[in-house]
Amino acid sequence: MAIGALLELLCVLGGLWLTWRALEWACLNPRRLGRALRAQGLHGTAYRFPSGDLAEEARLLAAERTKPMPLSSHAISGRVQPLVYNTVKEHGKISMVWAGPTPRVILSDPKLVREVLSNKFGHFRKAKIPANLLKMIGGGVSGHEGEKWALHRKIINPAFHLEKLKKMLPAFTTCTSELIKRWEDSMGSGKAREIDVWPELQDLTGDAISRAAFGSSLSEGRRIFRIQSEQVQLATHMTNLYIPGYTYLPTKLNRRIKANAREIEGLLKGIIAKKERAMKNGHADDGDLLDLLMQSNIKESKDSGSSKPMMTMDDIIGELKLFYFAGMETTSVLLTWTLLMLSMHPEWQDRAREEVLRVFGKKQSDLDGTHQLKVVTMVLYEVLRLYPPITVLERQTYKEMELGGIKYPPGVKLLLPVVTIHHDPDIWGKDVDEFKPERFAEGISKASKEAPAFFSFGWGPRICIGQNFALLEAKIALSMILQHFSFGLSPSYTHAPFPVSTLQPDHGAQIMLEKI
Ligand code: HEM
Repeated sequence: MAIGALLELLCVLGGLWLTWRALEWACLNPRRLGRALRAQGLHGTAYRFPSGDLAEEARLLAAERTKPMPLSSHAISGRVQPLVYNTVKEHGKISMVWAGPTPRVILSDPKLVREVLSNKFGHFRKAKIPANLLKMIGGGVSGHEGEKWALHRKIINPAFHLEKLKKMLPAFTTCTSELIKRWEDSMGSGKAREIDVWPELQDLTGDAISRAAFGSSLSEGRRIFRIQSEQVQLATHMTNLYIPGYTYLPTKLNRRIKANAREIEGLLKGIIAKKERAMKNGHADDGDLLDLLMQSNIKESKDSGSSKPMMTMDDIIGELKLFYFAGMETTSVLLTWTLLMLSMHPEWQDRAREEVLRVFGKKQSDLDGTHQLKVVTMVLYEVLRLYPPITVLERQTYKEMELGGIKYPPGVKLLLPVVTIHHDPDIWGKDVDEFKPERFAEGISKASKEAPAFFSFGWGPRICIGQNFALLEAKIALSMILQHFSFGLSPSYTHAPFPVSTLQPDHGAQIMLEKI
């Protein structure tokens, strides 16, 4: 009986899936789209039913994942973006692959990437994140388009201004002090110890964003972000199942996701209500991101003559969830790759430490001092170039438009492969795969031949809102670590960069730390 019901359910799901594919195919008509692009000289793979190149992409990635990589090699684009890498090699920098019935055009020419991301005439949109996923991880400003996006971005921007970030500095220094104390305690009386720094740095950036976002409501903030982190894992698990309509089934996974979402919303509503009461009673604080967001929201409403706040409670909740999702993992992998690179290149570790000690001595870092950190900044940019946390950006045409001499019909996905561009010798020179922070000595725009070609934080109006936040946090954490420890690669470290949601070290980041 139970098996019969299960088979019936599988048949229904199979039927739904086939209907969905047929509808998608009929609306997009992949052969027509492919013909239109090929007729204009664009080449690439042919459309394969039903998944396009997605299965091939997964197969290539899985094969690359098992290959050992030399410790000193930074030539990662073939490993991290194998489908793009092979297609560009065979068909050129502007070529075509498929996601199901949708053509994906690879643009690995920085000039075209800047043109797309600048989106001067509003021809491009971000790829749509499924609504259920948005609800879980919080789409916030990154999930909106047009006027709604512009309004949200205007309200959020002030919270990330440099002078506001000054107030968040104690969040960064406190969290890093706690991390350093933990590492020192774990060493006991010994001088050196192996530590997998990646989970440690995830805790650091998770805690830093909790403190910076919620300040006085830290304990609830930590609880929220802990659940949010579980949501991200559950969401990844759910998307990997590839079952249409899965979210509506009363499975254990779905029940857990819904219970988590309810708990987060309850906690957030409580904090927001408390802040609103404090603001009404004239006790407004402007120390944390949530305060700044709420004040900016009220100011925007006053300026536009509206009696109601421009962003609703749900909007604010969405933004806060997004800050965690967008800011925690990216900054932790940046710091992780930086410690690994400085372990592989001790001469740069020495130069960075000399600079930190010259600027701060053994004292705690401050905002003015971080502006003087030239070597540290060059190191961070070079790490972001070689190991960009976000390896690819995507846009979609939604009306016919011309780009680089080719007319794109609506519904074409554009792949902007950050890793491949960052490892292109035509753009960066023959030494492209070497760790050479000195290429950033005169800033980002002078680092490449074709300027600028650095897209780790995106480009144009939708450039990362949190880049100052992330760089400040990374500078403070790195300075304090350099003040207290010297470090090198542990023999148990395996060099295996792998793209999950961000570019991660597949087997951890084991380094030998030594107290100074
Ligand atoms: C090293 C750290 C980080 C990296 C590499 C990074 C990278 C990026 C990139 C590439 C984009 C553009 C995506 C696109 O155009 O499709 C982006 C957008 C965004 N980032 Fe970051 N990010 C980092 C840290 C942060 C932090 C700390 C926050 C917030 C606390 C944050 C919040 C956002 C938001 C809200 C957007 C969406 C902006 C919009 O759509 O207007 N990011 N980030």
